[in-house]
Amino acid sequence: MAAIDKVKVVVLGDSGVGKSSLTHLIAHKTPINKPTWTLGCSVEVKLHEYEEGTPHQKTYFIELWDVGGSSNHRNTRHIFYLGVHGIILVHDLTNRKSQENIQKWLIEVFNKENYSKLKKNEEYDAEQFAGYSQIPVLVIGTKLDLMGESHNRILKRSSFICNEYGADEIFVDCQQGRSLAPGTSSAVKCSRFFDKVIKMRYQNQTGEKRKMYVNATSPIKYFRE
Ligand SMILES: Nc1nc2c(ncn2[C@@H]2O[C@H](COP(=O)(O)OP(=O)(O)OP(=O)(O)O)[C@@H](O)[C@H]2O)c(=O)[nH]1
Ligand SMILES: [Mg+2]
Repeated sequence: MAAIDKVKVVVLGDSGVGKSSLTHLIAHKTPINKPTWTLGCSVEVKLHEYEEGTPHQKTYFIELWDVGGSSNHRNTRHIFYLGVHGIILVHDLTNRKSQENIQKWLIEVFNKENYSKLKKNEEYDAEQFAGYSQIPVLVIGTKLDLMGESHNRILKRSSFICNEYGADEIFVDCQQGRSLAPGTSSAVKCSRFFDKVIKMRYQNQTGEKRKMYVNATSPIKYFRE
């Protein structure tokens, strides 16, 4: 039997935003009961059907590297960023700071070798990270259930990274299995993201390089209805 090819996706965001809850939901399609604070990193694996329903359909393993978000581990977690093929940036919809911080997570993973040397207000040009600029990014806002009446207003909200980097964004309640049920727009976007990660890794290694500017302090842009 042929071995199944795999890709590595890191799941990043501030501590408590719901990365472990989300990772469990993606991998097992059911909510986790009581997640505990992640120390270091925990890895879940899921099978993904690449381009399902087309003649190119093929099964791949997706490794989801759920990295603990505590700032205490900032100087040691760069080892988890080696050989990354895709990035999921997670923020908590009830915590605006966590959304602003997803830029810092992206800079950290792109600049894994010398993150500790980065200056606070420095502007970064993705051409410095030419190889990394081809890594697909998906942004996920969690705790949709806690949004209350502002729920409708966030539907058109889009983070800075999405606008600048062309990343897709979805909003989920990680405590509900139906949040990522097959056929929902969130599940479709997730599946498209995994397809893109696989495509970049195995089929499109000479693709066009995109330019990206990320400023660690630039404001998040909001689009409201
Ligand atoms: N209501 C609600 N609670 C959530 C949701 N997602 C996560 N939580 C809760 O938020 C808390 C933190 O979730 P975790 O998944 O452990 O967060 P984490 O990002 O993995 O945190 P670290 O491991 O410390 O980096 C837990 O009590 C979860 O049950 C959600 O969509 N809705
Ligand atoms: Mg965790």
